[in-house]
Amino acid sequence: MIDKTLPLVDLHRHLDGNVRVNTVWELGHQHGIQLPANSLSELAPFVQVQGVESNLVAFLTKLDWMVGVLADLDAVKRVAYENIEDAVVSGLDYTELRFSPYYMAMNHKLPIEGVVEAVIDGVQAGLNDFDIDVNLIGILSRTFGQKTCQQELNGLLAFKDKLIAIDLAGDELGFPGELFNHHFKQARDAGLAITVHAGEAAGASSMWQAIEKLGATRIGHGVNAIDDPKLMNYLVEHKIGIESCPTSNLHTSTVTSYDAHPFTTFLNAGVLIGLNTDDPGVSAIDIQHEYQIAKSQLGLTDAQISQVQRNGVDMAFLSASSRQALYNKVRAKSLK
Ligand SMILES: O=c1[nH]cnc2c1ncn2[C@@H]1O[C@H](CO)[C@@H](O)[C@H]1O
Ligand SMILES: [Zn+2]
Repeated sequence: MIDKTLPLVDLHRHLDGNVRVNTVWELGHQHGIQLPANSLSELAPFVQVQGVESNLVAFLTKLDWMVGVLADLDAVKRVAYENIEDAVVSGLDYTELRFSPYYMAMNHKLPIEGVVEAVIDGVQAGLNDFDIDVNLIGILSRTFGQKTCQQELNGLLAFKDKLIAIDLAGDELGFPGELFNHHFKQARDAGLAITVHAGEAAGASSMWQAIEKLGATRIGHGVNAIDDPKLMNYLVEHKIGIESCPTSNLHTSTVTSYDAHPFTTFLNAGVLIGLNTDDPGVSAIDIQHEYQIAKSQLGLTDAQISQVQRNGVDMAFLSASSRQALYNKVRAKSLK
């Protein structure tokens, strides 16, 4: 069903939302951190969604243990390395991994810049061992407010040459985008692309804000654009990429069922929409699962699946030449 002649990409994938249960367990024991469970199977429900959560903020607590065991920079490096391995195992040709260095640093008071560097090092170690193309996106975790996000941004900008974009994630309802206009001006001035989580917990107006004030050229989730025909037209006209993550949307109760997900409405309207995992570790899914869901639950045809794969490549934060190289590499591999 997945078109092997086209690249398989995942552009919306939180590195710190993809820590293996086993790794939480091992790091917890290694560092003498009191875990909430006495076995791996008892630990799983603390880091993975069981059924669905009542809202976004409830869902986000599942990531807390994943970062709660990051007791030193080696632990950060390990998690980054394992993310590369997981991406390869799930069959990805290209992925953009995003991470929030403050969120990863805060429990054990690690230096923010040190966390950014450790993520970069862990990813590089993974790239030395595995064949995949990866870029990194730095996240500002809005949930911790303006001042902390400025510190987080400073840590990220110290390594701006190793990043392709800045994102805003966390509690969209409690911390609206307008609190962060100044942060995103700095990110744009540093030459970074912008993607923003919007239209997930809040409505279409949050997406307008992200596009017009924060400078987003891609939107994470964007589900609630469906209520605003003018915005839908704008997305099509300006080729704003929608990083859709259907299972995450179900798990955060952004949609009540796969049936209720507007994915095909976006696709049929001509929106540049792609398929992504969001927090594979929390949702206990991989990209293959999302494509299966797209076919069996969202009702995409094989031609639409191919279109979605192309959309992903076309909205990736890649130069024209790297984009073409990715298409060529996968095509050549498929013909072997
Ligand atoms: O689906 C999501 N919506 C909004 N924010 C998210 C989602 N998943 C994770 N994070 C947020 O991203 C940062 C870690 O990378 C954290 O701020 C986490 O709460
Ligand atoms: Zn996300």
